[in-house]
Amino acid sequence: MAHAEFRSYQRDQVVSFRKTTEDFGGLSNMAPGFPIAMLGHLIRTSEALYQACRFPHMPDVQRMVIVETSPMTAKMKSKPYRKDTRPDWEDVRVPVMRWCLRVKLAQNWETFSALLMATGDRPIVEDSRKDDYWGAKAAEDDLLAGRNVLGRLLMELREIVRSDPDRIAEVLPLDIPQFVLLGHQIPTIKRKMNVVPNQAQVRELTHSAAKKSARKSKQDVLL
Ligand SMILES: Nc1c(N[C@@H]2O[C@H](COP(=O)(O)O)[C@@H](O)[C@H]2O)[nH]c(=O)[nH]c1=O
Repeated sequence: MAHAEFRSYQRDQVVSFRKTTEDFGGLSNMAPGFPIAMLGHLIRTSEALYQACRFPHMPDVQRMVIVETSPMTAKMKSKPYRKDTRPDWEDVRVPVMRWCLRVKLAQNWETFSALLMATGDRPIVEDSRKDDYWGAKAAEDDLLAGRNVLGRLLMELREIVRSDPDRIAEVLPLDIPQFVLLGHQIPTIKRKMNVVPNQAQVRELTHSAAKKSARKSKQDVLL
């Protein structure tokens, strides 16, 4: 999969997604509405979980990534630290992404499995402006061209949901060195129905949303 071949997809024959607000936008790692609970922390998106996995040796950077409300902002804020990404990232990023998607599914079973099933048998493709590794880019003749590694992982997961859903009853941690979040070994994640945040997490979420909206209204005034 790490060396998935480059291929072209006929746009009208696939399930593609770009914006999280589209019908199949929930397939994007950026999509809200699929929260993940891990080691007592609420992580808002699979993107935040994935980006945090770059920095097992830098808990402060991991914290910054997982507390940020917007996954895009989290990714941008972590950009200056990218050079410090774990050195074996190229070797582990596909298994890490596969694991993140399984965790997203295990903790949002009803909604995410239903979304995967709703794609039927069509190829799943992330329609990306600039990334033809995880997704595919627009090409001539209404084609999407790329390695589409994220789409392939989603199709792999769809097949598991269809034929062997009990494989997602538990998601084991990856057997790689330093598979760590905020200084703690990542545990086995058990399937549960959609994550309901606990009281402390609700307070934390409400607090950071309120701070953000206060900041925004200040900015609005300044503008
Ligand atoms: N959709 C989308 C992106 N694509 C997503 O970025 C993730 C991998 O990021 P990287 O660590 O840079 O390889 C993966 O979840 C892929 O689907 N990246 C973006 O900067 N903007 C975007 O709108």
